[in-house]
Amino acid sequence: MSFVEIRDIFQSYGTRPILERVNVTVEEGEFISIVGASGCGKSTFLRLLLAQERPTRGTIRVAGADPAQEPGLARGVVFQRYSVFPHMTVRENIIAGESFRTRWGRVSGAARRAAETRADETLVRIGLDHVAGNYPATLSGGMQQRLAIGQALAAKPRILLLDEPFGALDPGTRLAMHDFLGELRRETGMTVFMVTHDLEEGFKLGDRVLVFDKPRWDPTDPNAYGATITYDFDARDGGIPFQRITEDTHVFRPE
Ligand SMILES: Nc1ncnc2c1ncn2[C@@H]1O[C@H](COP(=O)(O)OP(=O)(O)OP(=O)(O)O)[C@@H](O)[C@H]1O
Repeated sequence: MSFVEIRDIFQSYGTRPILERVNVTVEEGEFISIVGASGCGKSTFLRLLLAQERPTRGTIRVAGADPAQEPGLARGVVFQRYSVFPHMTVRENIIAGESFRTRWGRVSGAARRAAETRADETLVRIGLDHVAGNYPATLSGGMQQRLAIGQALAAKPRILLLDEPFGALDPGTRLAMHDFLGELRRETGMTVFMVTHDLEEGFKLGDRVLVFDKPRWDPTDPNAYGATITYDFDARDGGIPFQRITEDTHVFRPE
């Protein structure tokens, strides 16, 4: 049995189908990148994985358990969006991320101090140690994004759901966050689902790249059919042979 088993998922809003017949299984520790046209249902798929929404039809099982009725930290699922608390400092936000699993009240004494030390290490890694005592509202958009990612990762979830987490970051910060995510993934063995519009990023970070698209298309009614997974690429080794072919044909090598 696979760690995540997604069987015959259909999702409609009213009469409009968004996803149809989505079937995929994922092993624990895999990094799944998700790409596809705007509006084809990628975020909807993440919300279903989180159990924030129930599918119209079909089942999603994690670790063999019955389909979840609501988002649950006990199942180790953390969604990075909306997770920053505005009334807490940057450092407190990271500690809160870690204590989602244990409940705030139970983190005290030596455990609290250990959590503070780990939070400070995380802040260095995401480059926010110099603003540890600031409130999120005083940070730039990119810094708030990094805080949200740091907080989600601090909880060391079994499954991490990321919806375009690096889209707003400048190229340098983006590369640093790629490394950070890679390190944490190696340390924790967590399973990651990441929606991205950047194909290169998807192949760089992912073990697999799932492409969502509409297999059926009615030109008179573009909303008549939903999307499904049309490709499931093996992206290990950076998507080779795909990238190797591109490099061989496009890289100019002077004699
Ligand atoms: N709660 C909802 N009720 C009705 N329609 C919805 C709801 N949520 C999403 N939709 C519609 O479902 C479609 C898929 O939305 P979704 O956000 O999942 O797409 P996406 O692939 O993530 O898009 P993008 O790449 O632009 O973020 C969109 O047309 C959206 O308007």
